Parts: sequence; structure tokens; C-alpha cells
Amino acid sequence: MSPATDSPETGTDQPAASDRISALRRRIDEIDGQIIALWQERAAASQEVGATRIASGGTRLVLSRERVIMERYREGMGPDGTQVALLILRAGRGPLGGVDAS
Ligand SMILES: O=C(O)C(=O)C[C@]1(C(=O)O)C=C[C@@H](O)C=C1
Repeated sequence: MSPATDSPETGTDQPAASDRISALRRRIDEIDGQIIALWQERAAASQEVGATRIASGGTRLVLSRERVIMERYREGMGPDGTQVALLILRAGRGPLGGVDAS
């Protein structure tokens, strides 16, 4: 670890490459922060949808809607999109999901 930062070394001794890697890492850190914030916002929205539906006598899940979402991620991200969608949907279930199997 560098003493000047909490980020690991860039892995190269070449200054130009190291500077470029550091700049790209700053952008990656920004993107990660946005992904985390969006993940949390989505999970909260999804949990409110579920709570609202249950309170009005509906079901907790709507599997046809989940299929549409999984297809959107698969189309946008390729085969890995299905796994991403499953994790996103699981986050949205939150405390409504009952016992966590993980
Ligand atoms: O769109 C809904 O009806 C939701 O409840 C939200 C959501 C989701 O996280 O996208 C969550 C559970 C449902 O099974 C389907 C979708």
C-alpha cells in the first residue's frame, strides 16, 4: 500500500502508465460509488413495492415481472446479466424475503 493513499500500488514502475492507471482508478471508484447508491435505491424501491402490494392483499413476488427484468439484463449484459439480475432481485426482497439462504 502507498503511504499517501489507501489505494494499492498501480503495479508498474513506469510513471506514465502509473498515472494513467491512477486516473482510471479514480473513475472506477466514482462508478462503483454510483453503482452502490443505485443498488441501495433500487432495493429500497423494490421493498416498498412488495410491502405496498402485500398490504393491499397482493402477492410478494410477481414472477412475470422478474422474467422481464432478467431478460433486460441478459440482453444488455450477455449471459452474465442473468446472474446480475438474480442478485439485484434478491437485494430487493430484503427483509420481506424471509430466511436468507446465503
Ligand atoms: O415490480 C414489482 O412488482 C416488484 O415487486 C419489484 C420487483 C423488483 O425488484 O424489480 C421485486 C419483486 C417482484 O417479484 C418483481 C419485481
